[in-house]
Amino acid sequence: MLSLIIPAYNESQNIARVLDVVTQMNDFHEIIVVDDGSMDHTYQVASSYPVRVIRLEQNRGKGAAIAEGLKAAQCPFLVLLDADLIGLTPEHIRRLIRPVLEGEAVMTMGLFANGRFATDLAQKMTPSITGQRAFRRDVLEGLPQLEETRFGVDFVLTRHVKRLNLPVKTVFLDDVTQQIKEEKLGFSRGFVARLKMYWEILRVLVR
Ligand SMILES: O=c1ccn([C@@H]2O[C@H](COP(=O)(O)OP(=O)(O)O)[C@@H](O)[C@H]2O)c(=O)[nH]1
Ligand SMILES: O=C(O)[C@@H](COP(=O)(O)O)O[C@H]1O[C@H](CO)[C@@H](O)[C@H](O)[C@H]1O
Repeated sequence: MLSLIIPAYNESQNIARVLDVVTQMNDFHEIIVVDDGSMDHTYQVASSYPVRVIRLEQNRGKGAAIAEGLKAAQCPFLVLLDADLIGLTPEHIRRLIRPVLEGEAVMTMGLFANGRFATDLAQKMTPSITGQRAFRRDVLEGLPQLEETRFGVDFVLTRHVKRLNLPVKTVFLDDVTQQIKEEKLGFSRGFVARLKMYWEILRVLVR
């Protein structure tokens, strides 16, 4: 019933934390990691787990990575997770999935709570752009192309379902956080990457 898709770009230091958790669960028919043209060892790390790894030769952005994962996924229910989560447990993922499988919502959005101040605050300010969600595949019908959306993809997914007026549920992911750009890249490069991300989100907002 459930395909899990994990987009990953230069996550060799992080992705094992997530794959250690999800590969211990029996909930997924398939786990698909889309290596979005990483320049580090993300492909090798992901390939050491019992998952399908799709390698994109060039970095095409989170939206294109998710679009490739969606093309490959076979199930009627889908789960998206970021590759750099910290503190994730099977129970968090099951809380995300349950309302969708039970028909209470067509999509759930996982929001960090009591994780770290910075990541909690970011999601309080912009709850539409979480990378953690579960949804029914059929709600994607009529969705505009995701390929060019880069970091705008999360907002595009949320906006699409909200426009359809279908039930969406927020699920709090207690004690979960993620590795932020400034930690991955150092302060200056991380901050520049952050500004670029905001620009990519703004671009889809005005469309
Ligand atoms: O060009 C990109 C940028 C990010 N990601 C992935 O998208 C997720 C969310 O990225 P995040 O917000 O954590 O930003 P990052 O810290 O990777 O810049 C993570 O699994 C990234 O590896 C991706 O597949 N392609
Ligand atoms: O919280 C945020 O400001 C951004 C940036 O994440 P980092 O601070 O670099 O981990 O992350 C959210 O938005 C991204 C863009 O839509 C999504 O890709 C992430 O999944 C989401 O957590």
